[in-house]
Amino acid sequence: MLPQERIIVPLDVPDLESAIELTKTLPDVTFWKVGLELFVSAGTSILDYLKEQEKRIFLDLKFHDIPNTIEGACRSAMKYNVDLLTVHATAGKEALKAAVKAKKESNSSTKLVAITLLTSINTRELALDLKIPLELPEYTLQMAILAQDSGLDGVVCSPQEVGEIRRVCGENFWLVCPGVRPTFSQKGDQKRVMTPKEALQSGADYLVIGRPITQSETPEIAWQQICQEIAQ
Ligand SMILES: O=c1ccn([C@@H]2O[C@H](COP(=O)(O)O)[C@@H](O)[C@H]2O)c(=O)[nH]1
Repeated sequence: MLPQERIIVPLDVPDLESAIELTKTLPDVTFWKVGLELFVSAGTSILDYLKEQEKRIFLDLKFHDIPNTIEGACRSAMKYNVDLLTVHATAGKEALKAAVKAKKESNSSTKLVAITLLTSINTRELALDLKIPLELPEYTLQMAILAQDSGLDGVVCSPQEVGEIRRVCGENFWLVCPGVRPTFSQKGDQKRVMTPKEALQSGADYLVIGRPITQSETPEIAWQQICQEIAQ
């Protein structure tokens, strides 16, 4: 796989037209992420469009519900043959297993990945707001182990946790990392970040990089700069 094929760019835009325009601005992007903003607005039409363009799709709807609902939602999503699909690890073991059941029964090749802890949350918020009594790296590792024990294909985590999760969960566990910030860009609401090159060197399989590219005045140049950095 070429290094740039490890970059997933989120289509965090308000409507189908803007999404199509962005894909045309960045024709070399092979893997696009469809998240809540666009999916609520455009529905499955964006999935059909990306398939027609022979792009890979990360459907990042972050399901978090009771097992029966998660199973049905995963079954519906898998009809679109997306490459990656997210559920929250904190939905619990039964819900994660329900997602895996939906995958098996659909005979789907979609990779199911669990959110360990949103990359916008830091140590202080985990302890003081969410009242989680574990250290942040230990908590994210435990969420990854829960996902792996439940039969998921991998997790979404910050690049800062990749090394330890890789060591414990092994090579065949997909580690997908948002919270990636090239040196030229702002962190924004992301709290646990690394540069693209550091994230790959730590062992990430895929990097999700949005605003540093999509909010740039010159998205094509931002994309090329990141591709050059990780290719070196
Ligand atoms: O923990 C998570 C899970 C998902 N995301 C999503 O990734 C992108 C990141 O976009 P940037 O513009 O590069 O910050 C965004 O679509 C999030 O919904 C995440 O950031 N953290």
